[in-house]
Amino acid sequence: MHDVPHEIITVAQMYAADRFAAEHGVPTLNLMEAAGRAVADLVLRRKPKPGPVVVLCGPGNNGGDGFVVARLLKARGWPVTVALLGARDALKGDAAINAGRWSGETVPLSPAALAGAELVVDALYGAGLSRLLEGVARDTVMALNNHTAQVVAIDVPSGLHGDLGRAYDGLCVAADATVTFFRKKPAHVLMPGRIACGPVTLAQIGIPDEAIEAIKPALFVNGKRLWGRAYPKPDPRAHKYAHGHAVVVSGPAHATGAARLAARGALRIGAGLVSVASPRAAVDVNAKHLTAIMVKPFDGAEGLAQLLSDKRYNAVAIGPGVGVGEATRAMVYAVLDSDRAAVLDADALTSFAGETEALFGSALGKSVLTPHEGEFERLFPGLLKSSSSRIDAVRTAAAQAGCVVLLKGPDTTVAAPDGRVSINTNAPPYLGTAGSGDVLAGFILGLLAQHMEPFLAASAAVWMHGLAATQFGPGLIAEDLPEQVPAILRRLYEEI
Ligand SMILES: NC(=O)C1=CN([C@@H]2O[C@H](COP(=O)(O)OP(=O)(O)OC[C@H]3O[C@@H](n4cnc5c(N)ncnc54)[C@H](OP(=O)(O)O)[C@@H]3O)[C@@H](O)[C@H]2O)[C@@H](O)CC1
Ligand SMILES: Nc1ncnc2c1ncn2[C@@H]1O[C@H](COP(=O)(O)OP(=O)(O)O)[C@@H](O)[C@H]1O
Ligand SMILES: [K+]
Repeated sequence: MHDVPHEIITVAQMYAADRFAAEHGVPTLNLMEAAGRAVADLVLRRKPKPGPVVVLCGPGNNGGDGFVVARLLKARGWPVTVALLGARDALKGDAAINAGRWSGETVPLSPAALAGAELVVDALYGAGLSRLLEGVARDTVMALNNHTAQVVAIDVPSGLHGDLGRAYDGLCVAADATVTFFRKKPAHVLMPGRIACGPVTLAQIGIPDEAIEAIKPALFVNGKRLWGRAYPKPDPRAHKYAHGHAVVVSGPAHATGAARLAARGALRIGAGLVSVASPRAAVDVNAKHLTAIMVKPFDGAEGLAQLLSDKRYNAVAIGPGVGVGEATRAMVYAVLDSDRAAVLDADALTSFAGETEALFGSALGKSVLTPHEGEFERLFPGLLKSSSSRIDAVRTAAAQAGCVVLLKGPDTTVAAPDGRVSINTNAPPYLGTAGSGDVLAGFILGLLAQHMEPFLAASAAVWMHGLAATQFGPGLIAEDLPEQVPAILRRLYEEI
């Protein structure tokens, strides 16, 4: 389980890792050689039969890596041309050294340089490019994106900003594969960068792992490495109450399905007991559809508070199907006053649009807020737009709310108030189906009930949710998600 590092480093941290290596006796020229070799290896794996290759080399160290790739492929007998941006004698340091070691054909960068290429190595710019592509680099990238050659990008597709996960004006190389070094950067996991990268290969090039301890990244690819150790495992001594008693608050009689989806998710993911707290008028319909899950009648916020006074209920989810307005706000306060671990989703969030001050002022510490982008905008107006990236936006939101915030989407981002952030990459597009968010709320609830801390519970639930959808495949509807959990758990217990 511990093979692929899960830390994500920013561009500034990448330069810090470089410096750390240099200070610990690893020459940067060796790093560049190893980087180039890793890229050449990937090229050979993707295209075992030699064919015309064009390496687009930029003015910095990314271009330096490109010269290494060109040399290594040429040494294997491949026909290689370097298309260089700028003058060769303008190159500096390690890049200049590797340009000096290149004895093959070099032409000026231009769209015409792509003619006849079967594979293009993109070594124009790395993750640090902090402006848009201009001039001949821009023209060449536009031509490349309409070319039939497969494209392998070094570090990031050129034009994509490593921290932001997008290009300044939307234009960057569309790669078929990307090789990056030491650790992934945000651009490899955030949308739309993740699509521009294609599959990302992470290569270790000699930067000592201790650099990570010095850098202390707070950003992680969501996966077992992040939360596996904290994941609840079967304990032969435990009884059902040891696995927690989760409660999902149901909506009125005409809107009960969402709560049942969440409840089923919580039960499948291992909560010992699950109850649907149901308004009395909805008890019949809930009871008709539930078996292992219990139904607990209540009326209004006071009734909910009374119900939750039973200390055995240790985690509560509210929001799916409950309706927007004052009655829901009152129930949310009842949940928060009960001091239980809580998931606030859907209508429980929208009910506080324009009234977040009171919500953020209450005891949210044990809660997880699970907005999609629309709900996020209602709770944190303008924050997504004004933040440099989704990571910054969700981190700020978590600090503001004082609890874990999970922003849903193809790159679901979970942030804790202490600054930790996870980004999920395993969710398929067919998760965008009615009710799948309700099941996610249930998964989080079930893990909270099993005493997992909110940031890790939310991250683990998102990963399980993505895997459940992938495993089921196309045609997925929300009801299918909980039923995938047993097979996932069987494998997970063996791996963690
Ligand atoms: N530890 C690792 O991961 C290792 C990483 N390595 C590699 O190094 C790469 C990073 O190299 P890097 O720092 O030289 O950056 P890179 O993009 O090649 O070019 C910089 C050039 O871009 C320009 N320029 C950019 N922004 C600008 C701005 N705002 N304002 C003005 N100009 C700006 C400017 O040139 P100009 O356009 O002005 O001519 C500048 O010279 C990394 O991606 C990886 O491939 C490996 O070799 C080994 C270990
Ligand atoms: N294109 C996509 N790729 C991956 N996951 C997606 C995509 N679109 C939506 N999802 C996921 O589907 C779920 C939808 O949740 P939500 O918007 O709350 O819907 P609902 O309220 O119908 O349950 C979220 O987990 C979200 O991350
Ligand atoms: K590049």
